[in-house]
Amino acid sequence: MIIEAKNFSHDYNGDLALKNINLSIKKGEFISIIGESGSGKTTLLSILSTLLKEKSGELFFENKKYREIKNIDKFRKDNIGFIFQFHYLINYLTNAENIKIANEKASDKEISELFNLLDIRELLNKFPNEISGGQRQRVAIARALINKPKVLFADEPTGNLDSKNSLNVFKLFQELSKEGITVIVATHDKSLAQLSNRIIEVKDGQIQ
Ligand SMILES: Nc1ncnc2c1ncn2[C@@H]1O[C@H](COP(=O)(O)OP(=O)(O)OP(=O)(O)O)[C@@H](O)[C@H]1O
Repeated sequence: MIIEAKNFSHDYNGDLALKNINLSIKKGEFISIIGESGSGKTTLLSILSTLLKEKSGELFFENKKYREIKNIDKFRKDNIGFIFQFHYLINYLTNAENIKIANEKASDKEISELFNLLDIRELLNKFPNEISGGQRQRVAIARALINKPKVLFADEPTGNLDSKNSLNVFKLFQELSKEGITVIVATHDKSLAQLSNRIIEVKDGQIQ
């Protein structure tokens, strides 16, 4: 297992947001987390990805307790990629430069190979505000992949995209998981979720 969660819960100022979550995630799995607004998807993703600390219970990343990770920034940089609904690209840097700031050691060759893989090679030297929303999200995915993460977390990555681009992003996730990257996506879209290996439904802070 790459991630194991044992009976963890989380509250915000006493209001329970997640209750007794047990979860085992295999390396290379592509998982969709679905549920209504406010059900706890973002909280679940944030805790699994170490952005938020659980209030009780225990989580393990490759059998190591989250609580025992000493340098959390290094841990994230070495293991985890993030994609959000908004791309957070910097408009006054080219797309290639946006990737460089995520990994200053990345060579031009590595960056162009990654853009080839994502089928956006013609976008390398363009600026984020010169390309479409779907293309921007692909550049954001490139930025998340440049550090070769073991797990890619995406929170509503297709929330701003039309159906064609949304489908393309999910197909890309399928390809990444086939290459051994674990992909965990929160989405409102039940039909896109069908493209993953496993759907986890969250309701009122509990896994159904
Ligand atoms: N920072 C916060 N402070 C207080 N309460 C919060 C905070 N973040 C989330 N909550 C509450 O925790 C619960 C779960 O929220 P969460 O954002 O995880 O749900 P979600 O399923 O991702 O919702 P959405 O689909 O609308 O993004 C909700 O009741 C929400 O109001």
